[in-house]
This record gives sequence, structure tokens and C-alpha cells, in this order.
Amino acid sequence: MIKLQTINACLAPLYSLEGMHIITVEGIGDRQRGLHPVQERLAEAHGSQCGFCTPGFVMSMYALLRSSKHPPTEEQIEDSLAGNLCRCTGYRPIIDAFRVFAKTDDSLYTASPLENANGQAICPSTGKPCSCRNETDVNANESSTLSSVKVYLPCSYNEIDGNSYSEKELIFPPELQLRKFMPLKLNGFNGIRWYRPLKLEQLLYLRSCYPDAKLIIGNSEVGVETKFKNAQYKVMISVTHVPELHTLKVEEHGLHIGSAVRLAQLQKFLKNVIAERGSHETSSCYAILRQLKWFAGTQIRNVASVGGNICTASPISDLNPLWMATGANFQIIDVNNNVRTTAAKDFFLGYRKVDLKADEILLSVILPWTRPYEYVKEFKQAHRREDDIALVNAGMRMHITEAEGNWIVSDVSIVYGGVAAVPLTAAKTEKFLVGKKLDDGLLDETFNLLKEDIPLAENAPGGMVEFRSSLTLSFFFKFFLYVTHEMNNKGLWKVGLDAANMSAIQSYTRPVSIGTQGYESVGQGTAVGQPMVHMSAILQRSLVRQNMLMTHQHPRISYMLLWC
Ligand SMILES: NC(=O)c1ccc[n+]([C@@H]2O[C@H](COP(=O)([O-])OP(=O)(O)OC[C@H]3O[C@@H](n4cnc5c(N)ncnc54)[C@H](O)[C@@H]3O)[C@@H](O)[C@H]2O)c1
Ligand SMILES: O=c1[nH]c(=O)c2nc[nH]c2[nH]1
Repeated sequence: MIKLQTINACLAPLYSLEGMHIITVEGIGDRQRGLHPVQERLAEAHGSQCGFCTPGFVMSMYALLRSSKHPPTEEQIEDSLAGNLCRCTGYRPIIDAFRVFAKTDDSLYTASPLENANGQAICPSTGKPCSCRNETDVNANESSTLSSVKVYLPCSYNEIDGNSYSEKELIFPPELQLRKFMPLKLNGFNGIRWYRPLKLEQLLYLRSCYPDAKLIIGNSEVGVETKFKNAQYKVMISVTHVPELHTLKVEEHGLHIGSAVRLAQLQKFLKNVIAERGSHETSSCYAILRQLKWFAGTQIRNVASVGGNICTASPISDLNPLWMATGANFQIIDVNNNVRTTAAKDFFLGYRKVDLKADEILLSVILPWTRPYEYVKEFKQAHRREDDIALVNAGMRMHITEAEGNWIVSDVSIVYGGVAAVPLTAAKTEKFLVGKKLDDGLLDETFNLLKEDIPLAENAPGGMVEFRSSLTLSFFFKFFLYVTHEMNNKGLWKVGLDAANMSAIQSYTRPVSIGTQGYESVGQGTAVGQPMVHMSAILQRSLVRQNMLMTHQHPRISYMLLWC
């Protein structure tokens, strides 16, 4: 199977691309050979200004189209563009440009405006009364006024006028397809050595020879360390091709997740598991899947690995509090092939310090199934929802069981990230809650204990202490509402919940972005005042401006790399 995906070139060492097919933005089309329809659309729809981010947007869209069997939905298009930041044009024309590739019902744009009982127009985006549609209509009727609002009829990829685009789509080169992967030993500048073992046995041997060597998977952390923090590693061992670290298995007691599994792969796997298993078993899977949605952008999730995130032991890791709260275990292997298991909650020892000796590596994560009436929830608050690191995050789990006719808390785990050098367990709070029937009478005492468990000193790194402290309480309050609501729904509890608070437990969903721009155009001559495609847009669509790659990898783990 050939896999095609976007990655960031700035975080992809050349050594790591051996055996892959790299497609760059120039590769898919340029002025001489003709532009690719994706490139063409972006210029036509005024989707580029300075052009710095343009190749990234083009390649993200291209990768999505090439890896989708069916036309993507608008949501998929927006998701695939996350991780590309534009500071000039704004996202409206970019998204509008690509909307034509979507399988969508265009009613939001074409249907007559929605109205409320008073005949007031309703904004299709917010669902609230607004005047934007009226303005659009006015603009449309005035001959002296041009509006950028166009009705985009859905059309398939092939219906786009590719103009002079004459090339067939790039294929995975047959010579790479026939080629067998070999273990690699590459020598670079300044005595750098790059190893790529193909078996666990070879990896353990290399580890025994070079206990100080840096293990690398996605390089999304190590790449930042070497580029921006002056870290230097002489010997690097890439573990991307060691099959034993890529396990993804459903087992009797839970999931077995290899440490080299990429986060995008994990997302896909969890979705399948959730679809196939009972919901009571997959509460942890759901929580991890929901957290992954807000973990960086597509290009990072395509490379960043489960083990890379765990072993980086970042205080703001989005997943580590969840591994701890869900009761996950980590399997660790040493150079003599001895495997030991440790609980995730005991693994993080200090600031970026984990329970791994020089002769050990992380092999896999064992994530247990949840039991009936066991609930897991993830939390993350950042400055902005997408592509940002957490101010505070958390993982919480609660198991409710029946004892002498009462449904009480039999087991609870509350873990916060972003509040200390390591994820912190609210131990006193957990102890207090066990054996209790959860109701709002417990909340005051619980909040007081949480403040003791998760103290944030006035000068705590990260600042915003009062806000972050209040987040620790509000996350628990949301969790209380969530568990209570679930138990009420099952008819096992009858705890009165204030309706005004219930929005706190609704999952956040955002409709696809739509926007309109109305402006007056006072034509002067043939060009001034007209919304014309600027000349440099054509160059920007196909120039190397931003580092982004798309890789094609072949068998076992093959990619297609897009590079712009
Ligand atoms: N650059 C970004 O925009 C961005 C965004 C989100 C996340 N991240 C980072 O991505 C990381 C995810 O992983 P990655 O695959 O890119 O990491 P990586 O390849 O950069 O490795 C990260 C660290 O984990 C160690 N490591 C990896 N696998 C190991 C194993 N099996 N046993 C022992 N040590 C191991 C490495 O030696 C290294 O110290 C997260 O930690 C996070 O910090 C980066
Ligand atoms: O767990 C993480 N989540 C993130 O969003 C992130 N960004 C950088 N490093 C990160 N780690």
C-alpha cells in the first residue's frame, strides 16, 4: 500500500526521506508546464497575498485530493488546511478557492436566506439574526458595486478547468516500488551518523553500542531542539522502520499501541475501534481521539509519534495526562531484550525526565478498555483552539459502581498538565471522592482539595496564575456535569442539574467557515478598482516559499511527500 501525506520539510531531515517519493509544489505544476487545478483555483479566488504560505495550502489540498477516494467534504478540507497559517489574505478566499473540490450541498450559499419568525435574516454561520445576507443582496443588485460573493457550484476535481495542465498526476516511481528497504548507516557533516535499523534486534544492538544516541521518529521535537535550541546529536537512530514499534492491536484487555505509531495513524485506528466496540469499553479511546483533534496540525500529526510525545515528557503534553488518567501502562525494553511494564502515572519523574535508563527504550503503550459506568474525559484550554499548546489540560476518569443499593464513586483519576514540571495527580481529591455518591453537595469541598492538590504559585512559570487555577476547577466541574448527566440519562441517578450549565458538556463543534466580503468598486480605467488576479499569484502558487513536504512511502510504511 502506498501512503501519501503532507509533512513539514523544515522538520524532515534528508536522511529520513530515503526510499520515499517527494512531491514539491513545483512538481505538481508551474508556469511552463501549466498549473495544477489546485494552484489555479487559489490564484483565481484571490487566495494569495504575500505568497509565503501559499505553497503549503496548495500542497495540503493536493494531498487531500490525491489521498481521498471520494471528493472530500468541506469539513475535511478545513481540517487538512489546519497547520497552515496565513497572515495576509485571510482564510476566507483560501477556503472559498478550495470549496469547489468539496462534495457538499451548496444550499448555504445558494438557498434563499434563512429567516426567523419575524422575517429577520438568520446568519447561516452563527444561526443568529444578522444583516449580512441583505447586504449581499443589495450589492448584487447594484451595477456599480461588485461583491466577491459568488455561488460556488460543487464540481468534481476533473471538472476544474486545468487550463494548460497537461501532465498526468505524479505516480509513485516503479523503481522505488521494486526496491527493498535496507538498514541505513549514513555519515553526515561534522561527524553526524544516522542509522536506520529494520528490526528490533538491530535497534537494540545499536542502542547497546551508542547509549547516548538520539532516537528519532517524527523529529518534530528533536528537529526543534537542533534548529532552535542549539542541541547537537552526533549519533541518531531512526526507528521509523522497526515493525515491532508499529504494532496496533486490539487485545482482550485493551489496545496495544507501538511507540513509533504516528498520531494520525492512531486517530484512524481509534475511530475504527470505537466504531467496532461497545461504547462502554471505548470511553478512553474517545477521550484520546477528541484530544488528538486539537493536537497540532495535520503535517505534525502525520509524523509525530506516540512514543515521541511520551518521551519528550513536555509539561504541556496533551496526551500524557490522559495516559495517566486512563490507567495505561508502558512497556519498556532493554538492550538485552528484557521487557518491563510500568504504569504511565509512575513514568514522569521530573522536568523532561522519564523512567528510562540509557539502555532502555519505550516499546509500547497498553491502553485498557473502560468498564460499564466508567467515564473518561479530556480537557484542554489554550489561547486559541487550533494549533496551540495548552495553558492547562487534563485527563479524568471515574468509575461508578453499585454498593448496597447506592451508585458510588469506586475509582477516580484526575490528572492535570500545564501546571507543573510533570503532569500532576490530584491525589487528595481522588481519595476524598472514592466511596461517595457524586452530587453538587460535594463540589465545595472538592474544589478546596483541588486547590491544595494543584497549587500554582504566584510566580509559576507560564503566568496567568489565577486564570489557570480557575481552569483546574472548571475542568472538574465539567467532568462532574458530564458523569452526572450520563448516570441521569441511564436512569441510575436523579441528580438535578442546572440547565444553564449544560452547555458545558456539549462537545465543541464548529460549522464549516463561511464568509462574505462586500465592497464598493469604483472602476477607473480597465484595472483600478477591479478584483483582478494579481500577477505574482501565479508565481506564489508554485514557488518554494514554505517548507512543506508530501511523501509517498512504499510497502510497509511508504509515504508520498509533498514539498513546497
Ligand atoms: N513542532 C511542532 O509543531 C510540534 C507540535 C506538536 C507536537 N510536537 C512534538 O512532537 C513530539 C512527538 O514525537 P516525534 O515522533 O516527532 O518525536 P521525536 O522524533 O522528535 O522524538 C522526541 C523524543 O522522544 C524520544 N523517543 C522517541 N521514541 C522513543 C522511544 N521509543 N523510546 C525512547 N525515547 C524515544 C526521542 O529520542 C526524543 O528525545 C511531541 O513530543 C511534541 O513535543 C511538535
Ligand atoms: O502534546 C502536545 N500538544 C501540542 O499541541 C504541542 N505542540 C507542541 N508540542 C506539543 N505537545
